[in-house]
Amino acid sequence: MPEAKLSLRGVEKSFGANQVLRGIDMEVTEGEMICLIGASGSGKSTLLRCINQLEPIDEGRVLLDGQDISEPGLDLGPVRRRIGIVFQSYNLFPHMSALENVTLAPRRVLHEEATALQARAATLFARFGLAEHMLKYPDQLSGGQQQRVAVIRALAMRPEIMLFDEITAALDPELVGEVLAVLRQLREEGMTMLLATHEMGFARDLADRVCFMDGGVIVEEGPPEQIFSAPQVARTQAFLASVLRQ
Ligand SMILES: Nc1ncnc2c1ncn2[C@@H]1O[C@H](COP(=O)(O)OP(=O)(O)OP(=O)(O)O)[C@@H](O)[C@H]1O
Repeated sequence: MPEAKLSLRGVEKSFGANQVLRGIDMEVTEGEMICLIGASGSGKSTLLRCINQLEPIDEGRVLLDGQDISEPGLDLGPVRRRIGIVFQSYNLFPHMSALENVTLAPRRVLHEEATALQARAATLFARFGLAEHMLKYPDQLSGGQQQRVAVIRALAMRPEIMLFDEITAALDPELVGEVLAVLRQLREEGMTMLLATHEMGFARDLADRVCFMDGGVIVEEGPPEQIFSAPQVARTQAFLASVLRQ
């Protein structure tokens, strides 16, 4: 078995009296795409935020290439560069072009030389079908295009792992496909990814593994064909039925 890229060991997290994560164990291998599914409030977003240390955990450990990145007092800058995250709301700076949004952090944080950085960013825009929109401002772009720029902005930091938190949830249905296509492309390129998603078709078709969360624990975990089809997985089936009814 190859050593896990990312390991979660007994991760617990509470907000006040509300215990949101109740002992999460997970191993993520390099190049794997894992979909987290579960009802609203089951803890998917919190889990992603605990992985890249946007939230400190209360108990357990998060290991990246075997290093404990949840250790109190650790410099989190390098950790957050290695683990990118994209949220439902794209949060692009409105007064900057798409290109400027993408190059801001690498310029400031990685101190990359301007010409080389622009060229690298242009390659990213081209790779994800946005070459002709690079100089536009966010309000000149559709929601799907803005979300793809947000993904490119995260990729520009050269992360080793990408976390996606319901990144299609705010989009009009006709724009969801173009964002999912970006995820599909990243998977083909071998990016290690964890996605919280309600896109069941996408999870079924593309995930290497699906983790079904309920009440702050992973109650079912396995390849999508097992999670989505086994009639004996009653909790998952009940959840899927409720999602499909919505
Ligand atoms: N910063 C916070 N402060 C207090 N409570 C929080 C905070 N973030 C999350 N919670 C609580 O943690 C619980 C789990 O929320 P979380 O967003 O992780 O669930 P989720 O499964 O991602 O749901 P959704 O699908 O709606 O995004 C909820 O009860 C929520 O109110």
